[in-house]
Formats: sequence, C-alpha cells, structure tokens
Amino acid sequence: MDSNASTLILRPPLSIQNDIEKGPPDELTEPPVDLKGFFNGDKEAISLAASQIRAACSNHGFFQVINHGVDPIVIRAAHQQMDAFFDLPTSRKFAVKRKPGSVWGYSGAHADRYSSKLPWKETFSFGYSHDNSLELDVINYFKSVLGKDFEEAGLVYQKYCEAMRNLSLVILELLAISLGVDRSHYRKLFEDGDSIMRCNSYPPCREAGLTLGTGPHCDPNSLTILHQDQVGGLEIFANNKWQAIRPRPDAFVVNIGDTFMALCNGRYKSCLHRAVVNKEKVRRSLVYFVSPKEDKVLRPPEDLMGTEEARKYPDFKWSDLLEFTQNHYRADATTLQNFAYWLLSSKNTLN
Ligand SMILES: C=C1C[C@]23C[C@H]1CC[C@H]2[C@]1(C)CCC[C@@](C)(C(=O)O)[C@H]1[C@@H]3C(=O)O
Ligand SMILES: O=C(O)CCC(=O)C(=O)O
Ligand SMILES: [Fe+2]
Repeated sequence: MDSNASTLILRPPLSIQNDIEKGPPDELTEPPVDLKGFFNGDKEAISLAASQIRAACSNHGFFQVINHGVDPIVIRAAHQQMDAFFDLPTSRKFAVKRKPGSVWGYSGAHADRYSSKLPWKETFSFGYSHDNSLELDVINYFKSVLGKDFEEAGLVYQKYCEAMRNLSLVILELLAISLGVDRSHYRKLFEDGDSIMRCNSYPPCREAGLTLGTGPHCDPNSLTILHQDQVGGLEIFANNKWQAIRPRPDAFVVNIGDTFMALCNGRYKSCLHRAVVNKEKVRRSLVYFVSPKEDKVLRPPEDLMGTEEARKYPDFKWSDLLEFTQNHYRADATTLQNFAYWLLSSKNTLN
C-alpha cells in the first residue's frame, strides 16, 4: 500500500470503532476437526468429525481442520511467494491491477471499486480449475501477467490450489455426512468447479482501531479454506460476539459461504467474519474460495428437504452471484438475501 495511505484515516461506523478500540475479543475455543480418521476410514472418527462440523456449522459456520494431509512445504512455499509478490514495488503490482468486473489481479484497498469504508489491505487473486483449462492455468497466468521470474510462483500456486481442491472435496464429503445426505453429493457437484485463489496482505496501521483489514462479511462462494500467518487478526461473529481465531500453523480455517448455505437450505450458517489490523506487523493470509462450475443450477439435494419444507432461496448459478458481487453489490453480511431479491425481481422484469 502507498506510504501516503498510512495518513488515510478511516472513520468506521461508531459501533465498529468502539468495538475495535476496546482491544482484541476473547478467542473461540472450539477444538479443530481432526481429519486423520477420514483418511484411514475410521468410522468412529468420521462420525465424531461430522458431529463437530454439524454443531459448528449450525451455530456459526466456522471450524478448523488438522491432519489435513496438505504438505507443510507447499504451505510454506505459498506464503514465501505471497511475501515476494507483495514486497514488489507498487508499480509492478499496479501493472497487474484487477480489471473492472473481474476478481483476478491486484487491488490496493479496492480503491478502484469503492469510495468509502476502504479495506486496509492489498489483494492478489487468480482463478484455478482442476481440468487445467488453459484460461485458468495458474502457471500461464503468472508467466503472462508477472513475467518469467514468477514462473516458480505459478508452479507453487498450481500445487497449492491442487492441494486446496483435494482438501475441499474431503470437507464437502464430511459436510454431506454431517447433513445426512448422500456422502458423494457435494463432492460430485464441486469436482469440476473453478475456484478463486486470493492472497491477502494487511499492512500495519498507526490508527489500527479506526479501520478494518476486511469488514464484516459472509463469503458469497460455497466454502472458504484459509491459511493465516502467525500474526492474528481473523475474527468470527459467534455466540453473539466477535471472537478471535488464534492462528495455528498446522490448521486450515474453513468457513461456510453463502452458496453452501443455499445448497443446504439454510441448515448451516454462512460464517460472518472480519479481519482486524494492528499497529506493528503486516498480516498475510492465503484464501481459497471453493466454487462450483459457473453454469450449474444450484439447489439443495432432494434427500435433504423434508416433504413439507419450504425452499429458503431460489435456484441460481454461481456465475450470477459472482457477477452480482462484482458489478452490483458490495458483498457484506446480507449478500444472499439481496441477491435472491435482485434475481427474482430481474426475472420478473424479464418476463
Ligand atoms: C466472490 C468473491 C467476492 C470477494 C472475493 C470472493 C469471496 C469473498 C468476497 C469478499 C472478500 C467479501 C468482502 C468484500 C470484498 C469486496 C472484499 O473485501 O474483497 C469481497 C471480494 C470481492 O468482491 O472482491
Ligand atoms: O484474512 C483473513 O483472515 C480473512 C480474509 C477474508 O475473509 C476474505 O478474504 O474473504
Ligand atoms: Fe471472507
């Protein structure tokens, strides 16, 4: 972020200001979900994991996973490449700036998109598709936008995204088990999905209590798998208060997003969360936004819906919700409700 940005004093709404200036909230103390049993087919361990997930997702939509099978060397390399990118001169980062309407590329405080409540962060985002379709090939993207000296970074993130996809399919299977539906249902729905990888960098801020790294929001996508550095700053809204998530290098953070909330007809909550900043240190996070193929019609599975149960959300496609957040609505805590209204009213005007 430009040096003059530190003189940028943001005045968040009073409630947030008092809230943050009071200092860090207490920590969420729920134990992580241990995936070891899943990989060795231990039925008891799987049902324990499913019941932990059911309780957490019915309450606030957040849990952490350990013994996830992701190579720590790949995780470390992804953090190192993220540091290398954000330590580039501003001119190099601006050269790969996000284009209007696209999530991909670099953004500084989203200053190109919004004129108030700017997040105190830089982001770099790109697409990932398992079938390595050319336009979503991570290595080509890095080489084409950042040049040959970032080919190594492209290789690292290709591997990291493959690991995230594998982990997401395990989590989706456990979510199905926890919901009592066919355990392969969500895995099949997502295995050909195209996801978004985002690197977040939150610079230190002299007035850390007057701003936010990312304001309160629910992720519009289906599932978010996040690995944070050891600085701390992620908070989720649970048990009627903001609760800090202590960083664990061996764990991934998992959030239920809006799209999965619709895919389970509201059984599980889309996690309300935010990122606060501090006065001393930059904080960085790797975020993988799991999404289904853009053109799939999304609705809850038949074996989830009670015979008399009303649908809470209309059928929709991820392409429509993504477009809504990029061109019509700044994602926040009530994106899905506003999207449903927008979708239905635009269909009515079309008929
Ligand atoms: C589909 C997306 C939009 C955002 C990136 C992904 C999933 C999370 C969304 C976001 C982070 C929610 C908070 C607001 C936002 C504008 C941001 O701070 O970056 C959102 C992302 C975006 O629209 O770029
Ligand atoms: O960096 C974090 O801890 C949270 C990031 C986040 O919520 C997001 O990018 O959607
Ligand atoms: Fe988020």
